[in-house]
Amino acid sequence: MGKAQKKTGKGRLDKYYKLAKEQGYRARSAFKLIQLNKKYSFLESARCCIDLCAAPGGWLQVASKYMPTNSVIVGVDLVPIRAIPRVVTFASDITTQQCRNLLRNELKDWKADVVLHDGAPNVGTAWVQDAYSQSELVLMSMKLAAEFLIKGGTFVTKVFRSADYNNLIWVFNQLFGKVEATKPPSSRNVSAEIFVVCRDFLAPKHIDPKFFDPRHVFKELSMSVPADEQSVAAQKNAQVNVFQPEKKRRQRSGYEEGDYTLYKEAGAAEFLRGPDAVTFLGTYNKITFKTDEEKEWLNLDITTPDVKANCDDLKVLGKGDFKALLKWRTAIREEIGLENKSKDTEEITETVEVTEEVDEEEQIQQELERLNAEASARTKRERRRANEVKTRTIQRMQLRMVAPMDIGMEQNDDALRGQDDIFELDDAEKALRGKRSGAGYDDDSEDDSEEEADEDNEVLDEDEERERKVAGLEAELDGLYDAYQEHLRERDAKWKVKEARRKSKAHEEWNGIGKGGDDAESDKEEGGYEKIQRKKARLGEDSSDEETSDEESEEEEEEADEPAAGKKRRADGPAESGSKTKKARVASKVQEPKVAAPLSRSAELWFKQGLFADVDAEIEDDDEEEEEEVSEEEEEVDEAMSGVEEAALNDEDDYNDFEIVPQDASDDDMDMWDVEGEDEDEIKQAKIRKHGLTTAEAMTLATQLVNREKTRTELVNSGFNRYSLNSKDDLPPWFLDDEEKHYKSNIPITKEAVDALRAKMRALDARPIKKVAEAKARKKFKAAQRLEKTLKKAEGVNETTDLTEREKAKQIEKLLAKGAKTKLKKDIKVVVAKGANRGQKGRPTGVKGRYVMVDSRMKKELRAKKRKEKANKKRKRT
Ligand SMILES: C[S@@+](CC[C@H](N)C(=O)[O-])C[C@H]1O[C@@H](n2cnc3c(N)ncnc32)[C@H](O)[C@@H]1O
Repeated sequence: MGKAQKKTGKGRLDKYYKLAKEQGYRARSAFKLIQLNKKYSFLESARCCIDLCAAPGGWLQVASKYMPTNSVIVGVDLVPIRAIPRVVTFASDITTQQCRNLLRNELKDWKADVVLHDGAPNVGTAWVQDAYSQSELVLMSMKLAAEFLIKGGTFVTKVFRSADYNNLIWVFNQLFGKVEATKPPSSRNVSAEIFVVCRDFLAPKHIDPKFFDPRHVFKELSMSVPADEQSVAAQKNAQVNVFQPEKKRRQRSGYEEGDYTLYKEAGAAEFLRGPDAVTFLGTYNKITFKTDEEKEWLNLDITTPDVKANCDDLKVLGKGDFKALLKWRTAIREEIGLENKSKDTEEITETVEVTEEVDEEEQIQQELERLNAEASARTKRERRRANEVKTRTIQRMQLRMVAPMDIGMEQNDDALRGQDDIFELDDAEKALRGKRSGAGYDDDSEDDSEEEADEDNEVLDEDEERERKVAGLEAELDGLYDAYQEHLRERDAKWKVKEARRKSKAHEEWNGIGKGGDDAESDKEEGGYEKIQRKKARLGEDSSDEETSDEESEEEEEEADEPAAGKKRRADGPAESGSKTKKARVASKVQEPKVAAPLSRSAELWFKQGLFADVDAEIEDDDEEEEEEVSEEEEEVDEAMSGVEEAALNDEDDYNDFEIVPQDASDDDMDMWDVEGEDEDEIKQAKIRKHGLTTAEAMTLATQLVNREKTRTELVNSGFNRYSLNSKDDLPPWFLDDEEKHYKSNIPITKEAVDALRAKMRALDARPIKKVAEAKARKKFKAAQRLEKTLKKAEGVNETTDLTEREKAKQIEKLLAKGAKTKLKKDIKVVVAKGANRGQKGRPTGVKGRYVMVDSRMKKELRAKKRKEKANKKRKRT
């Protein structure tokens, strides 16, 4: 069936149809006027407009919308027009005197600035439209325009491209200053209509009535193309219609003389018997089956429903459909022996016919080949582009340009190694679906049931395999996501500080060398890559590190086996971890004996036990010969560890002792409940008590509460919204993380709340900072001290008996003046060691008092020193 165009009833429902519906226009043609007006802007300045042939009123709606508010708009049509605000309408034939009188009555002395004409004869009764009648209608509308238009006015009319077209344009040119023909985008390409915008009406005092006489106009100015030329052009056009139906052609050469119909039907007999099938298909709209013979063909098996549908509307067919119709034609011709008959009687005609057929086939074949070549070129181009993108991505990742690319890197690594990459997840699923549907299809056949069963088993195996693969990939993805999150957090300074605090806390509350704890710690320390490698190893995918994976899988088995695993494992803790990592531990001790992390109190207690003391002592004694004696130490450590293991296994009390490692009970409790988010509310309350409200949302809510705009219950109730009761079960962590950021209700904020918050911030800004306040207080304190001292001295002077009152007063005055005086800092003069001062030893000439010599080198060195100090401080903090 035709795919080139959408077949929907009479009007192919295009975007303008939908737009018209959306915007409330009565006809899609409204957009033609909108587009014409956009190009020529005649409506905005018009005060009076006449729309001839205006039903159902699309153009009137546009005129009403674009013209000034108090302008006059009159619409005429054969059929009544539903009322439109600000528009006067009446039903009349525009070719009659009555219409002229009605217009005159309506407008009185007014002249129209714009006359519009979108008339089409017989519209609504049949598809067949007579171009000649259209031209006549145009001429009549122009006659009315000439009578009612103001000088300089605009006349817009629709004409069909036909032999009369040039004659009409000639007439327009006699009456208007500017005449332009245009086809707005909303006018369908298949339509022969064209719009002529005639501007700057000349308003001649006397117009020759011959200008409006159709017989005269179309006869005298006829410039028809020779008939044979026209038919050749039409034939060419028709053939192109079939070979390239997707290309829309305009009837540039107009229509054949005497053939103005746009819609053409022909019987199937003409198609089958005619010499030029291709031209036929490109010319007609429909193949009919009216005669008895044709009806018989319709009932033949080879006339499939597709063929029938194709015959119904040839204008919407694609190349494939035309090809099918040509094949059907050949088949029917063979069926009814038409080709043989012609061979017998008209050999020459047949020869021509066959050559033509071959040519048609060849042309179609060539066309198909061309399309195939184009398609493969396109695919190649796309593949190349995809490769380029991939390469670029890898480069970016290598340059560490984007953080999330770390994830992609792994995927690409796999891809580069030729292994399955992440994108196969999708493919795998697709393949799975494909297989399933394939299996379903096979089920239908009854003969090969055994084979099917085998196939099903195979499919099932493959399914399992794929599911495992998909699960593996998902696990890997999860690991990658965790690693990515870790990476992001590590880059976050705040997180670092938090993490450092948490770690120091964790050291203090160490609970022995538990296996789980060990793992958790190593999880934190290792990067994403190690994590993935381990996961891979667990999934048995990584063959590179067999030993590790074997070891770990053994451990996992052990974990799974033991029923009293929990208890035992804790008891085994130190021994197990010792046996697992003893070599590594000894090695690390050998390599970095002095940089071991400081132990927490409880850890110290544990390691103070005799057996560790022995081991440590030995290790310390042999400090210099460590590297050579690693194996010996290993043995000793092994022994010590096995001792611990035995002791822990055999002696339940020991196990209990181990459990009750001295811990501060209150601390323990607190930590146990200090889960993230658990006491969030309290923290928030404390923060609010300390700093007050700091967000506009909170401030808004508080103001609402205070002003009694909202009750407490209302506030609580509004907390239960669609964001609050979402089930988070079985949702992947990345999704939840994302939801946390974006899936929350927006609490409205008020201007007043924002202003209040700003005022608060300003007040905070205005407050002196702590250091300044301290300095001021220091200054005050020192002044008070000085005053006290001076007063004491003054008292002493007062009590002296050998001085006269006058002398006493003088001395006290002096003391007070001295006490009130603040010590001025002595000025240190900075002397730059350049020019005459370069290389100067001793005091530079002309400088009195304290001085300091500086030079550019010193400046740089000082700066470098400060920089270093700053960096060191930072490093220490982290
Ligand atoms: C394509 S429609 C016009 C659509 C209109 N511009 C709109 O946007 O709604 C053509 C109209 O011309 C009208 N018509 C055809 N011959 C006419 C005549 N002699 N006098 C008046 N109207 C005529 C038809 O009744 C038809 O409604």
